[in-house]
Amino acid sequence: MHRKDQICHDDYQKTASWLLSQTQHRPKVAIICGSGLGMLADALKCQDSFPYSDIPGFPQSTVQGHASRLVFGELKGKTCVCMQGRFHMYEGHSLCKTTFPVRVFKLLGVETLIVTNAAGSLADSYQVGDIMIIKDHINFPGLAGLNPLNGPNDDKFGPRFPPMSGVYGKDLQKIAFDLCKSMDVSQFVQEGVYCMVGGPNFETIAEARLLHRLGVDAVGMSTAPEVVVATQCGMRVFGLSLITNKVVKSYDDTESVNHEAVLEVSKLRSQMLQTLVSQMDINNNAV
Ligand SMILES: O=P(O)(O)O[C@@H]1C[C@H](O)[C@@H](CO)O1
Ligand code: HPA
Repeated sequence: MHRKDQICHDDYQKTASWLLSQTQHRPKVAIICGSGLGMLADALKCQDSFPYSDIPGFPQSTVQGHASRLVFGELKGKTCVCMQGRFHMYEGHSLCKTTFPVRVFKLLGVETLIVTNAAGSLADSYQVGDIMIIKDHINFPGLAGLNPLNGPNDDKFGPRFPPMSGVYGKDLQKIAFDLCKSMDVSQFVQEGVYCMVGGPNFETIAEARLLHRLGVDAVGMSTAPEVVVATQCGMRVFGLSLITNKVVKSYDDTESVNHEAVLEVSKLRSQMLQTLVSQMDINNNAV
């Protein structure tokens, strides 16, 4: 018996089968574009693209800076599918809905998920415009019981209790670091812990201080649920945060953050991110 908001295997399969009937591309890599980072999809060659509103069963994105298109294409010899726009819990979607595409990607044959996001930095050494290679995450909603894996487990997608240690593959992180060196952009590249909060409000100063004490390097409102679902079904995961603002941690600081500023920084840095993602040799497994 399924709850009303529950999604069953057939629902994912229907969407996957529809997509497979509409495109010749058979992607092995999926990319989720964060706020203002949709132009990552522009690097794909031989594109087939579908507005989310045309895809049976697909949720709709309501956030400015998320174009709501699924783009298939070739990237450096790899077949990819790219989400120009993701779904956030704060939009009112259930977590099953926010992560719906990830399971559809699994059914399409995707093996590697690349997640990107815009995030605010807590780490003192980070600068606006830096790119953080995600080495781990803290899933605050997950710790509080808001988890996309809640409900009856579908064993076809993976185990009831999936381990989450080492989810961000070290091999892919090393490939990215080496690439940044060769692109001569290492000075903008950090490695750190991403924390998901529920949003949609930005953090209070007390919350920012708490996150800082916990060892969070960057905070955002997405990504962790997608990574949990991808990991459960056996995908390799690589994640990048673009630091769009410094989170205010001092009562003397008069600065404050807003979504427009986040999108502005995303625009400035999206080219570097696009080059990094498009040049990554995902198939190189050497550590
Ligand atoms: O989709 P992401 O995580 O990149 O979006 C971030 C978090 C909020 O949705 C928004 C705040 O500006 O950007
Ligand atoms: N906090 C939470 N989410 C964000 C931020 C932030 O400062 N910047 C971009 N997304």
